[in-house]
Amino acid sequence: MDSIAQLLSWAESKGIILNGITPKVLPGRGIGIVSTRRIEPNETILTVPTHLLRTLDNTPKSIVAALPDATVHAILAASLALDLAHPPNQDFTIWKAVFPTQADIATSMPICWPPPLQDLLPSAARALLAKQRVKFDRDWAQVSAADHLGPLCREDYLYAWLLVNTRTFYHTTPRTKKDLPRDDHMALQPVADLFNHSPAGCTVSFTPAGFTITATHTSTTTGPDQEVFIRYGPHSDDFLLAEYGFTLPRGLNTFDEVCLDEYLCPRFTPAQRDALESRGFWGGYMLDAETACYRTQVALKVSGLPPDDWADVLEGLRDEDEDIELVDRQLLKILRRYAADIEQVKVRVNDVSVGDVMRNTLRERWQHIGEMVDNAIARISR
Ligand SMILES: C[S@@+](CC[C@H](N)C(=O)[O-])C[C@H]1O[C@@H](n2cnc3c(N)ncnc32)[C@H](O)[C@@H]1O
Repeated sequence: MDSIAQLLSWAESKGIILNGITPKVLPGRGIGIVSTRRIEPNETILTVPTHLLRTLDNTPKSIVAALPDATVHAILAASLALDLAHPPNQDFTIWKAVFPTQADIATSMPICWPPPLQDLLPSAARALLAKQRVKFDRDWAQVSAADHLGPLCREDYLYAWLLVNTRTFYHTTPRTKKDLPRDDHMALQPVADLFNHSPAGCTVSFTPAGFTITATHTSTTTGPDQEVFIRYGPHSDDFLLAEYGFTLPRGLNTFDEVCLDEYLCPRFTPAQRDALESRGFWGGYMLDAETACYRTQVALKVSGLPPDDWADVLEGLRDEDEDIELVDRQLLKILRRYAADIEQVKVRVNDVSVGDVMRNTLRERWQHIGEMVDNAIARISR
């Protein structure tokens, strides 16, 4: 029996209910879930009972005790890494057989990429990666210093840590909801962890009995063998790349946006920066497929108007429509510089000596950013 067939027969024996769906190997996307028939809106297509979740509550006490100040992410990863090294039972062996390999994870996740390629990530992805690295380093420092945990090397721990990063679901119990910070509300679960992401995907919910995945109007299928997705969240492609190691094909990510901070922030005088910061308008200047966000428009007015006038913008004393042309002129300047830089970055990405998969992922991200910027330039210049 192959690993998917084994998982299915195990799932059935444990009370997991797959309704109109089955896992399948999908080229370029690992394993995903496809329909076995037409799926209608509001159908519950998967049920996973709570006793099959891996949570803080059912992590072996010895591991939790060895990591007293660690995050749930750190603890689940330690427990997973130890089990991967020495599978404790047949249930785990069946589940682990459908995980992406260590090599798959190392290729897809930017935290594992060589630094010259990481340096060429878009600024938003680079910022997320920097935070992720801080979290991982803190977790690894605790795990590697813990007594009585068993031998673990950094590479194996990173693999388990990234499996947790990419495969956990938001989950709480009355106790964890009360006692733990939001970032610690996580659980691993078999089968559900095989759903790939789409912004229009099915919804995920849980009760004390377990998790259910329900089709929405946008995640139905018209027949068998169509991929069925869940929605991980309202994420941009930079977020998906840094946190999950993939980006969506052109035009599919309705939540995609690009960050303009690198181009806008250096334009402000210290007085403007202070004023923007004190009113909560510093940084986070985003462009999506439709428009530049409100923060960007405020910032562009501040950078382009004389002092008395920009102060009025921040006080809310200036007519919103008065500076539309100025905003467009300023934005156009920034976007043209960005577009020229993107062409250069694409050349540099081509020149880094890495495997094709990593390079293509990053090249495609820059291609999509370039298209978003070019479309905005065309829209404004019309
Ligand atoms: C929860 S797992 C989903 C199952 C996964 N494909 C597997 O083989 O185990 C999340 C991972 O799946 C991949 N993934 C999810 N959605 C994707 C998509 N729309 N396109 C490509 N890869 C995707 C990414 O590697 C991500 O880190």
